[in-house]
Amino acid sequence: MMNVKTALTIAGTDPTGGAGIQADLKAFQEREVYGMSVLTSAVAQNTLGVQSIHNLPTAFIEQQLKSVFTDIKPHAIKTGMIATIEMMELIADYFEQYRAIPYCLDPVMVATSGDVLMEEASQTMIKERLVPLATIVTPNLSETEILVGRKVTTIRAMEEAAIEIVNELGAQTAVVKGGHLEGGAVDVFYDGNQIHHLISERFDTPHTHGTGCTFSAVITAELAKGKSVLEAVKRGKVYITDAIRYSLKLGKGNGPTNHWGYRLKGLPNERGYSK
Ligand SMILES: Nc1ncnc2c1ncn2[C@@H]1O[C@H](COP(=O)(O)OP(=O)(O)O)[C@@H](O)[C@H]1O
Ligand SMILES: Cc1ncc(COP(=O)(O)OP(=O)(O)O)c(N)n1
Repeated sequence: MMNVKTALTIAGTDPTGGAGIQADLKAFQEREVYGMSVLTSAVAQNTLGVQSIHNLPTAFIEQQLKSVFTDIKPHAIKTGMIATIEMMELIADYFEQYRAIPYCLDPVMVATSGDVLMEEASQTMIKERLVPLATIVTPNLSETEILVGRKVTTIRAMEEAAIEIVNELGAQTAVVKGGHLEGGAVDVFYDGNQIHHLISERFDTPHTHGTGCTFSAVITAELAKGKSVLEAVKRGKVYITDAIRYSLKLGKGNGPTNHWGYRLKGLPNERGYSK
């Protein structure tokens, strides 16, 4: 009997391969999980930022979901860029039928470049419809601020926000990512019971395009394998740390993470991947 685990990402694209569906599929592959993808928006973007966005018709997104779910049912699902309220409603309605499948919600709202990836009205919808369905929500600091409606600039505030996302907004667990905070790279995880800090050194590199997508995709892959949410997040942190440690100086702007970085662990960085 085949024991291959499968994961589905529902997200937008990055033709330069650093973020969105492309990053998710690379991470699934590296974690030995069969990757599938449903496209929400075709995004013309690169390491310099977003040039243009083409949202797919909701009916076509629904058709893609049907193609997947009637054929290869995923063991875990991740959502990234969901640009409009209509898309969000469709996806929430769909997920309500599949509550047993672990679901990682990366509430992508604004790219690090500052480009808006979601309609403002969708921000309320994500809280009301998708967060309560999520096994884990993985916001960065600015997404966390939108979810909880206040500034989040300290570890203590990250803890309070993670607790609120679980206890009040209804997610099963949350990991608030501290990639944009000063000091070490500290993420705060809460599971309704305990707070855990995931801590790594901070790399002084501009090449961090796609870090959030990569981190949540690894979490999704590990959930597909049946790992606990905390174990999945710990593995995601190890993977993303090495993906940034050896990140790639590609393009004219902020280069992408290195998905084979974890395989170089402990080796001298003789190819000069990062910086
Ligand atoms: N310069 C860095 N050095 C080490 N880890 C980082 C760095 N920047 C981000 N991270 C880590 O990458 C992951 C993604 O975080 P973040 O950059 O906050 O997300 P996003 O890409 O969604 O803005 C987190 O685990 C965070 O701690
Ligand atoms: C299509 C698409 N989805 C998500 C993002 C955001 O990527 P993220 O990993 O949060 O990191 P940055 O690229 O913003 O640094 C994106 N750019 N495109």
